[in-house]
Amino acid sequence: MTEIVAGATIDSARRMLASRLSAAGLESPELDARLLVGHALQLDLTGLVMHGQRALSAADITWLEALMQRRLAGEPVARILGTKEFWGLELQLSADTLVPRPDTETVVELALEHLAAGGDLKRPLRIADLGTGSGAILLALLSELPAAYGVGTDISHAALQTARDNARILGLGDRAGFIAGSYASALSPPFDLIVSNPPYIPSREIDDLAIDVRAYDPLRALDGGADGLDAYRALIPQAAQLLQPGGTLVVEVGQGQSEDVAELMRAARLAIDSSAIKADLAGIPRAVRGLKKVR
Ligand SMILES: C[S@@+](CC[C@H](N)C(=O)[O-])C[C@H]1O[C@@H](n2cnc3c(N)ncnc32)[C@H](O)[C@@H]1O
Repeated sequence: MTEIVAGATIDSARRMLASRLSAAGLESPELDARLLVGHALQLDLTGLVMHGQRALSAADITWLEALMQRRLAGEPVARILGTKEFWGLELQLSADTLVPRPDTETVVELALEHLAAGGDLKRPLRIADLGTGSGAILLALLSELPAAYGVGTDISHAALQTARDNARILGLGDRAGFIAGSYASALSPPFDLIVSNPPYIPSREIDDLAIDVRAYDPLRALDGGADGLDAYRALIPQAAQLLQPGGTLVVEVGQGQSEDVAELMRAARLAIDSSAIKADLAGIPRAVRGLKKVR
């Protein structure tokens, strides 16, 4: 396989890396190559375009080849970079946080649609994010809701530290708190909005996941127990207690889980209305919303 040769320019190195990634069957070779070259040379997209004809130094080439070997071994680009963009926010990652997925933006959208319909976007809302990981969902919501306050929970202290760092770096630290505990067990009512993307992969399917998930995302962010629904059974009744009347719970679900999760919400006396289930960009039902009725 062609290695980057001495005298290669930024443009030619990008093309070479993309063709190697493509030959290895990776999904988005051009994007990956751009991100890896940009990371190695500390250049954003504009910088890469402006300096495309710059020759790489021997040190650049050694560094790029090392990053390339990690990618070819299955390590996700986000893990190599240590960051991932979510809802337009750049989030720091650690070994203890899931890499936030674009599908999870469906949860943010479904929550914001509900708040917008009620004219609540500017209200001083109280939000909780159960299993916050990098803080992705909570921080995305706080970035859209200027008067809201939020708390993220997780059982991983290391993930909570990353979420705290992200809140501070994004200038949202004054409106975000992070608490260790199992889902909502450490929280006190009332909340206007509770969100969660809990672990939902059935245990027996973990070994069959793609290597970039199985080997790099933390197991406790993935494993949802025998049928994948353990976390929902725990957190939905908790959330139903903590929401104030008129409040909303929005959760992410795995493929094929939306009806089961809607049923768990109904059992906790949360209402499922006609727009309660929202599909992701691939058309898969991805987020489910339950409303606490006003008595
Ligand atoms: C699928 S990840 C989601 C992370 C983040 N919310 C996101 O969407 O990128 C699930 C998160 O739940 C956390 N978790 C697992 N079990 C938990 C529990 N019993 N209580 C609170 N958090 C838990 C994991 O540590 C992980 O951070």
